[in-house]
Amino acid sequence: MGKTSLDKGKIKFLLLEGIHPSAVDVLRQAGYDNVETLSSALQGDELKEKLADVHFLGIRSRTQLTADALAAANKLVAVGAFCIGTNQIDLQAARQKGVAVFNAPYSNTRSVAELVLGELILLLRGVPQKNAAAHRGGWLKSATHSYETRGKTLGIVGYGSIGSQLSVLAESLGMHVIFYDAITKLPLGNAQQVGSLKELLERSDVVTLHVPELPSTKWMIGAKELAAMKDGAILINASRGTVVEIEPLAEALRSKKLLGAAIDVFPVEPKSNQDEFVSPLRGMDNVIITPHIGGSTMEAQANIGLEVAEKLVRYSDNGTTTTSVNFPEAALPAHAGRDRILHIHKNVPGVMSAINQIFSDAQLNVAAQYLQTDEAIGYVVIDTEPGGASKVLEPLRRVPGTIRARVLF
Ligand SMILES: NC(=O)C1=CN([C@@H]2O[C@H](COP(=O)(O)OP(=O)(O)OC[C@H]3O[C@@H](n4cnc5c(N)ncnc54)[C@H](O)[C@@H]3O)[C@@H](O)[C@H]2O)C=CC1
Ligand SMILES: O=C(O)CCC(=O)C(=O)O
Repeated sequence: MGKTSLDKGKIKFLLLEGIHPSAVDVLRQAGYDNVETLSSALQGDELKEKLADVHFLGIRSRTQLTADALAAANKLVAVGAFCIGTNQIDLQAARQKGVAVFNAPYSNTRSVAELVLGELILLLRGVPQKNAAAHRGGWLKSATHSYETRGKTLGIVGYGSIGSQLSVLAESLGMHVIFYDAITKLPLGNAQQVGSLKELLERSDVVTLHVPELPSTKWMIGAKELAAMKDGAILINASRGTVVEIEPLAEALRSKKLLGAAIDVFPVEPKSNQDEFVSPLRGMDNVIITPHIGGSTMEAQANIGLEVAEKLVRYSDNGTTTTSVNFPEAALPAHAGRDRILHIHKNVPGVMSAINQIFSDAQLNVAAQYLQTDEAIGYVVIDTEPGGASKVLEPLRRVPGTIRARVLF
């Protein structure tokens, strides 16, 4: 009986952007030794060339996995986004190619919330400008525009994992928390949901943004929204660079409409630590600028490495897609003593009957079958007798509508 699955040693993993070594440890322990790691992101043709023989790809936020890049990745089985955001990946194109995408939705939540909390305390005290002046030999000892957090109103836009965790931390400082979200959310502690972004902007001393990059959040904060904020308020953005228009923000800071800002994410970010950071905010003492490090703590990165690598191993070892962000979710039992075949297809009528007919024609018993679908694709996993996969794999690949069929190791 011919062997139809790829040996683990031949399954190639490429991990970009300095993903934490905890990921490699997980992969090696699971028997995957063919792992290449790079400390930087790849772009354009360089990325496409590398992707040609890769089965599993790991990235963070810098690598743009466009439809064009995915078109060059003919062996790609799954992508691990070792972060929360997946806006850098064309999720639809990946799905249509049968490539499952996984992320780490919670591992750096606390890190972002803590950074924002620290920044709002420093900004309310005017520390960034006092610190900058002192480095130049100045001495700004003054209480003017210096405030405690206690009793101030924190406005959180996007009350998801990060926003709600920040809410709890801020209340412990005695802040009054209000939030705006696209959907109704359970308020934690004494926080209150408000009905509009405008109301939140008008009432908050500090506004902080924790929404994903979506068409509905693009340039959510521009000149009109900045004008609606309280005089002397503070803006913090550690979500995505497309949420805030930078030129109007710079103007609001220059005119002293805003007391200060902390910005971690930018519409255009340097591709590597060697590239120059260009922004109208450069040189403004009342702005804390950080290089997209909201989630960059040792704890978060180690946890993300484990979490995402484990998801990739589970998918590779037994086909489980639970928590995938673009794929039908299937939680599968072990398949010891059986051949397991994965068939990913367009969700059109007739595919399942064609698949079952192939097993019937080959006189192969189906030991177990699991099917999950979404509006675009179907994901069926079939267990059969040892050696059975080689009898049906090629006919399965010829079923009209098939995107990909393969046998697990
Ligand atoms: N700076 C950094 O290093 C990091 C940045 N992030 C960014 O933070 C974002 C938020 O992370 P989580 O809290 O984990 O996400 P989440 O998905 O748990 O929460 C997002 C919230 O935003 C709300 N939302 C979506 N569209 C909205 C709209 N148009 N108006 C108002 N609310 C809207 C959602 O309903 C949800 O409650 C991520 O998508 C990512 O882009 C995440 C981690 C690290
Ligand atoms: O650490 C990174 O590369 C990206 C962090 C981030 O923005 C995210 O998790 O969405």
